[in-house]
Amino acid sequence: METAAAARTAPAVIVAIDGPSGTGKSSTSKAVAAQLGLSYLDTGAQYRAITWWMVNNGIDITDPSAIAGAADKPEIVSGTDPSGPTIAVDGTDVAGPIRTEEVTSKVSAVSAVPEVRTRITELQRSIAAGAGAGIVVEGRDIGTTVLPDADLKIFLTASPEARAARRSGELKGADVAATRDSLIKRDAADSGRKTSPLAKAGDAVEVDTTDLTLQQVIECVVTLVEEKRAAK
Ligand SMILES: Nc1ncnc2c1ncn2[C@@H]1O[C@H](COP(=O)(O)OP(=O)(O)OP(=O)(O)O)[C@@H](O)[C@H]1O
Ligand SMILES: Nc1ccn([C@@H]2O[C@H](COP(=O)(O)O)[C@@H](O)[C@H]2O)c(=O)n1
Repeated sequence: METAAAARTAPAVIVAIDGPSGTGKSSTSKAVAAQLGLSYLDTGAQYRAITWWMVNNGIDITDPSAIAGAADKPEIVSGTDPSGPTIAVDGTDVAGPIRTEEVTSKVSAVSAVPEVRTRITELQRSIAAGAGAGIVVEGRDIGTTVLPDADLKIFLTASPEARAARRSGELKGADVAATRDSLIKRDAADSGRKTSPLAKAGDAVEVDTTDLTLQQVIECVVTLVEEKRAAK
């Protein structure tokens, strides 16, 4: 763990971590940010939050024009402390409700709407610009679209089997085959949309986490960030 004084004197660094579902983006990003004294932004939580709002406000999720018309209505606020990230919509803490199966099954349809992406991308850029010591931002299009000038871009991958096993463990024994199918379906929707799809940036470092422990992935990314900082 870096000391607070060291974190204050190190140059600010912007790290983009992208990849498919369940590859370890959130766990890795939070730990790296905490270890290096950086802020942390979970952009998936923001798309989940706007989806939660649409569902709760009776917006027809199958109608992209209805989603587009409502895209600027909810106020979404993200807290970026890696030891306790927060997400609120119109002043309500939605950290729990955005993780339901209903939101998970609808988020790809909402996040594919260009007006939603424009709104959330602006929010992400303003949060990154305000992070004094630097920030780790994780999602699907951070290295390609949101922060194309990031100091370091990482693209995490893992086999569908490994990702499903990790998620099933997290969901207390959920069926691995069903979990695998739903991960693959969401990745296909996120990769196949027209606007800012899930994709590896040309200059991203790909890390296959299938046979790595979480601790090994964290160490690998910390080393890459430290190398970038040293070169600044
Ligand atoms: N290298 C690893 N080895 C074993 N388990 C891991 C590894 N990386 C992450 N995990 C576990 O896998 C699960 C999914 O990780 P995490 O939520 O960080 O993935 P994610 O890429 O952010 O997923 P999503 O995009 O769906 O939010 C968590 O339970 C996490 O602890
Ligand atoms: N940069 C991003 C991040 C996320 N999404 C969409 O949100 C969904 C949920 O993401 P999680 O990381 O919380 O699983 C994801 O499936 C995408 O539809 C996005 O589009 N861009």
